[in-house]
Amino acid sequence: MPLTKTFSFHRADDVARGLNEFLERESAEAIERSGMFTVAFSGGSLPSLASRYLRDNTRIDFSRWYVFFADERCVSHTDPLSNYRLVREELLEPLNGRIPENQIIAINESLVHSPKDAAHDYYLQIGTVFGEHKFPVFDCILLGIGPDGHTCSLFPNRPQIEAKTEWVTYIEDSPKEPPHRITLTLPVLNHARAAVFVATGAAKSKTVREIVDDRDDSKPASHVALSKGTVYWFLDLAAAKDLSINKPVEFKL
Ligand SMILES: O=C1O[C@H](COP(=O)(O)O)[C@@H](O)[C@H](O)[C@H]1O
Repeated sequence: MPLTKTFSFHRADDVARGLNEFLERESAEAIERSGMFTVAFSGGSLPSLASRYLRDNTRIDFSRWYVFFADERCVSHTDPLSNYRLVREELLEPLNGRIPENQIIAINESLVHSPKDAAHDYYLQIGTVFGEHKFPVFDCILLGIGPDGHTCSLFPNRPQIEAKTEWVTYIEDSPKEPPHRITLTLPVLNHARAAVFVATGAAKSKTVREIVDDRDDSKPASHVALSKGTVYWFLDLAAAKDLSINKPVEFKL
């Protein structure tokens, strides 16, 4: 039975503090185990919230971090829609070089005109860090959810959620702007050691209930069920308010 832990926090700012503590622990354990911490960031609202306290955390050995993108929009690195741009502005620039540039694994800007080529290139880039395996095992994948239950760029009623062997796939008709994107696949998410959904605000409460309580399988996020690791939900009270079965517990490491 896949493991899920649902934590609730009073306000969004408390979610940010909790995430900082959680990532500090996960990073320390991973570095102890393997000498590195491999973490994939989603875009949207996540980079700003996740970075709020993280970027000032001096107890983390960021020199061992390898930063990936759970999904990316096929745009230039400076485009307002770029997930890389968000992570760069919110975390990497404030960290001022503590994560070596060659450990930041971003979409190849020269391939954004071809989502298929960009996805293949991103697969190759992941392989340079993880080596040849059936699937990479990320230490932690940070995830958001959209109102339609999408996570990464895995949208309802789109074939990308069926990917069985690919590490990275692409979409050319995303229902959310921009239409061209690349994304990690469900098997990659499900091989991670930890997947952390972060959702705040009442606008997400219905979707959170449909995924966490109802396991509504029309929602791609409902298919995140780790074979060996744990799925965490970091929610503020507003996002958790409609949960009844899987009541969130107070966050403790
Ligand atoms: O398009 C995307 O949306 C989801 C959710 O974004 P949010 O702003 O509602 O948190 C995000 O997780 C994903 O990375 C992004 O590309």
